[in-house]
Amino acid sequence: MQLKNEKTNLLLINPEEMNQVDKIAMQYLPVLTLMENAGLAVARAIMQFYKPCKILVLCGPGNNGGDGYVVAHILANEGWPVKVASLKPPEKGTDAYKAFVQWNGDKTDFNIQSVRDADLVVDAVFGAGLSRDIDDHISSVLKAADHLVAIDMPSGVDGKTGIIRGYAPHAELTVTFCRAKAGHYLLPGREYIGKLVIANIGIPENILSELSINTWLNEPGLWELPIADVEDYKYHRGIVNVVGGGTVTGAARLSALAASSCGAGLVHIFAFGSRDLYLLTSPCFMVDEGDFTDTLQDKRRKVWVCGPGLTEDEVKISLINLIKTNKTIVADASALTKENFDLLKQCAVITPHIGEFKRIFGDFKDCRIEAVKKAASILNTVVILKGPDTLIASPDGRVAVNCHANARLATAGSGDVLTGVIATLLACGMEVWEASCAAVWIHGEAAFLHNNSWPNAMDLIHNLGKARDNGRYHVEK
Ligand SMILES: NC(=O)C1=CN([C@@H]2O[C@H](COP(=O)(O)OP(=O)(O)OC[C@H]3O[C@@H](n4cnc5c(N)ncnc54)[C@H](OP(=O)(O)O)[C@@H]3O)[C@@H](O)[C@H]2O)[C@@H](O)CC1
Ligand SMILES: Nc1ncnc2c1ncn2[C@@H]1O[C@H](COP(=O)(O)OP(=O)(O)O)[C@@H](O)[C@H]1O
Ligand SMILES: [K+]
Repeated sequence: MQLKNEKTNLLLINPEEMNQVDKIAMQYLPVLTLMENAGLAVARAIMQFYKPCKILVLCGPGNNGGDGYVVAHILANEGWPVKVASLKPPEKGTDAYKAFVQWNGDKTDFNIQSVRDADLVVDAVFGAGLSRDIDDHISSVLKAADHLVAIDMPSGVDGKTGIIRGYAPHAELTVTFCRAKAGHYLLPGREYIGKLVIANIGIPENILSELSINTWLNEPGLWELPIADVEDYKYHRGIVNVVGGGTVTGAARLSALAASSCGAGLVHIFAFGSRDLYLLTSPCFMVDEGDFTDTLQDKRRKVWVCGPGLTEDEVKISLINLIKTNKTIVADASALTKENFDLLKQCAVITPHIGEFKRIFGDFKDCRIEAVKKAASILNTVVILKGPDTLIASPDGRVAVNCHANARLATAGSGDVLTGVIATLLACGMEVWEASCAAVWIHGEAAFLHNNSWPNAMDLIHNLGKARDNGRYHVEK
């Protein structure tokens, strides 16, 4: 299958997949050519962003080091003062070795003093082949750099998980190849990357569509938002229903207000109590009370938010009945317990933060992408693991990493707002994973629209309409 270009640009590759890509690419191009292209891309980026200065290239024993020798060669040919420090020479017969023997310029020791003598350090120690924590000697040398450009990854950042293996330097610029890796965007790795340049080094694009790579950066292009159509009517735009708790009402009201502000055709709240409060919240809301099961008979009222502000009992009653009537459920907050595990299997989307995730699935080691993928597959439900780098996983294996968010979202009720956006996009007919991804992006965009202030959840809601439109115009621009 040939993917649309705008979408394949959002692919994130992990180091194992990159290995597969390399192996197939070798059928088209020798590794040494790829390495030369990689080194050229790094040298070009350095020449673009820095003035000529004293360069030290720190080279490791693998192909990342191989790229480093190429960079040294090119910059020296351009007249820059360049020294190379090898941690360990590459093994004879390897492509990195071929690059190593071509370097006949200045060599120096792999130590702190060499770093201090340089203006700019090129980190070509480890990239995709990082296999364990880096030791004290290597970390002390990297730590001495004031200005550092990383090849592929700052050494020590795990390309698959974004976890720091022992130590990693903070790069000002990272040049990676073919596509970004998940570790460039996952925290804490993202904090170490600096400016990210993704260079084309001649790997044929068809290789990417042949491999079933299924991790994506969450940006417009991954999904398409429905527009306000000439012939729209409220039922076409979609009905969002929120289960409203009888005592704690704020969370459900935020969810409903969010739906109303980002384009739902109609918003209903089923109130287990406090009906007047719900009615007073917005004249746009339809508020029902009475027999919940009767309310559920209306087939047009398909999409329901269940969890925000509900007591345990309210969750039980509503979730069971929503499932019985085959509703599309967005489950959050108090619905997210281990006890409800089997009920969650019948939901379309669940939106745990890390605490709720662990409450349902138990603790996990290292790779959050793997953990959230597994959770989605076990539940057969889209799982949105919320946080500063929210992950959105589909049971079919697709995962999106969202970086389009900032700490202005860290305000009470912000998660409730997200549920309303997801429900709105589901109600207008978007596919579940795409609706979830788009909603997470729109939620983040609402925060960016408040970049000079400190929004509370209501402020975020006011920006949702514009945020939703920005999710389209981004692509159309
Ligand atoms: N993808 C592409 O298209 C292209 C990719 N290219 C480049 O190739 C890079 C990947 O190269 P790579 O596979 O040789 O791995 P690399 O990162 O050099 O490290 C492996 C070596 O380091 C060692 N080692 C690991 N961790 C260690 C530690 N903590 N402490 C000490 N040692 C450690 C490890 O030892 P071992 O684990 O085997 O004991 C092995 O010797 C990639 O990042 C990109 O820059 C381009 O050249 C061409 C096109
Ligand atoms: N530092 C942060 N950077 C980006 N997004 C954040 C940050 N902190 C929280 N968020 C987002 O804000 C929302 C908080 O939701 P949640 O934890 O359920 O809070 P609440 O229950 O108060 O609504 C999530 O969507 C989360 O991804
Ligand atoms: K590196």
